[in-house]
Amino acid sequence: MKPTVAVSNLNHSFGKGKLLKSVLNDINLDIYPGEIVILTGPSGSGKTTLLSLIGGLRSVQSGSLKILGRELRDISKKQATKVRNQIGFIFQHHNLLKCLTAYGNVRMSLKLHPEIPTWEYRQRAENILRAVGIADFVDTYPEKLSGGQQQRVAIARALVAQPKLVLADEPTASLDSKTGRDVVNIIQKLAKEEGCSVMLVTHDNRILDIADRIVQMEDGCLKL
Ligand SMILES: Nc1ncnc2c1ncn2[C@@H]1O[C@H](COP(=O)(O)OP(=O)(O)OP(=O)(O)O)[C@@H](O)[C@H]1O
Repeated sequence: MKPTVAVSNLNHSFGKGKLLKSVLNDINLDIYPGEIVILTGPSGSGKTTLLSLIGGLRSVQSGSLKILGRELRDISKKQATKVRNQIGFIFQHHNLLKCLTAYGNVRMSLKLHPEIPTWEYRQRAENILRAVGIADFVDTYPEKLSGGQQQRVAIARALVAQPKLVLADEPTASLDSKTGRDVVNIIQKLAKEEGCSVMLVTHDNRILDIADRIVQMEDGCLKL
């Protein structure tokens, strides 16, 4: 089986000259289809930097990083956008568009996929919003939803196009423990059903049990 994410000898630094700061040192990590990997570690250890590199949100400086078989190093901006469109992103702050309903927000993701016919949009959106437990709020605007419901819309948006990779950065940080648990259970269930790989960054020890593998980061290095 080919890994969804293949990271080898990856290094990353910020700044230049005397201000150069090395943030990731010789990272090696493979994530396979259907696998849920949780990345933990102290604040500032480099977790978000690694996640954003894997998501094609930053340029690879040195080493190799392959997503779905595609090397991201030296990739063009256009190609990087194509790779990003195949990834489902879930952030701590859901980043929903206030001017769009739950359906409108989910539809934004579908629009990135020309292979999905527009006549399927509504049905797909309704199905995924039902799967995350908010079938009754399809036409509701975010401001009328609770924090947990908004995060469910964000999860629906990330998963509606059935991505092979989901990247989640602190998805439960702004939620109470019951809602946080519900949210990760949904991510886990849908990941297993769709066979997609999930990489989740968290400080939340209460959700570590959903992981197939827990990876620790410290001072820019993965602890084995
Ligand atoms: N754009 C940037 N420019 C300069 N330094 C940065 C930048 N982004 C992150 N850093 C630095 O890189 C290091 C790693 O940051 P990163 O956000 O990846 O850590 P983290 O493990 O995700 O932390 P947290 O758990 O607090 O989110 C930190 O020292 C941070 O200050």
